[in-house]
Amino acid sequence: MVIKYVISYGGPGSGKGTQCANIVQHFGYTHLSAGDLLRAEIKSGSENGTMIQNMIKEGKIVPSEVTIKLLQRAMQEDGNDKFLIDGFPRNEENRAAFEKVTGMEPAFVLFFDCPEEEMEKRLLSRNQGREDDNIETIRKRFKVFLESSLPVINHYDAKGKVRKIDAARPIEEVFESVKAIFGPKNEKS
Ligand SMILES: Nc1ncnc2c1ncn2[C@@H]1O[C@H](COP(=O)(O)OP(=O)(O)OP(=O)(O)O)[C@@H](O)[C@H]1O
Ligand SMILES: Nc1ccn([C@H]2C[C@H](O)[C@@H](COP(=O)(O)O)O2)c(=O)n1
Ligand SMILES: [Mg+2]
Repeated sequence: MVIKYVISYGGPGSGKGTQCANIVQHFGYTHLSAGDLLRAEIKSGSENGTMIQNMIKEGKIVPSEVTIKLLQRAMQEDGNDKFLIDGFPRNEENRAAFEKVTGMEPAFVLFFDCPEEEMEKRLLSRNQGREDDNIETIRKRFKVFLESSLPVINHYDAKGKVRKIDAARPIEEVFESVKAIFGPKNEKS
């Protein structure tokens, strides 16, 4: 089976997860959020749980080998051939390690571009009980995004793979732009 994946990218609170839920409904992809997989690993009581929890609280990036194993396991267990990988790779090391281990590159990268003030407002009113949705950790996450995650976008941009979307608009308008990128022929019948 030939596996295809698309990356959903953007700063914390840019709306990646929200748009991924719509994409799953419309286009039949399996959504894999690296953050959700890491949070599930904490809850499962695994030996890495405490380390992951501490790193997330500090807004830091968990070592590649941990996140890649979780993504690979989720892909194998799912059996779909189309994946929407959300919030990964978070830095160049994540990216290089994933491509080396899997031998795969994304079909394209959706980049939800949103100003920090808007992302901060969204995160502070998200109310999902996330330990990292407090102003101190949010500021650290923004810094990590600028310093470590934007270079990943530059890498894929140089390969012509980035599809930039203005994510500061209402959810439905953002999704119209997403649909235009996937195209009508990829819609579920
Ligand atoms: N276009 C939008 N306009 C207003 N609010 C939005 C929009 N998109 C998402 N939201 C809201 O903003 C919050 C953050 O959205 P979401 O969880 O999708 O972001 P994310 O990019 O996945 O964030 P994180 O990186 O922290 O996981 C949620 O409460 C969501 O309902
Ligand atoms: N590739 C990744 C993805 C996420 N994390 C950690 C660090 C993030 O702040 C946290 C939450 O992720 P989100 O749900 O906001 O996408 O999870 C990581 O270390 N590596
Ligand atoms: Mg998310």
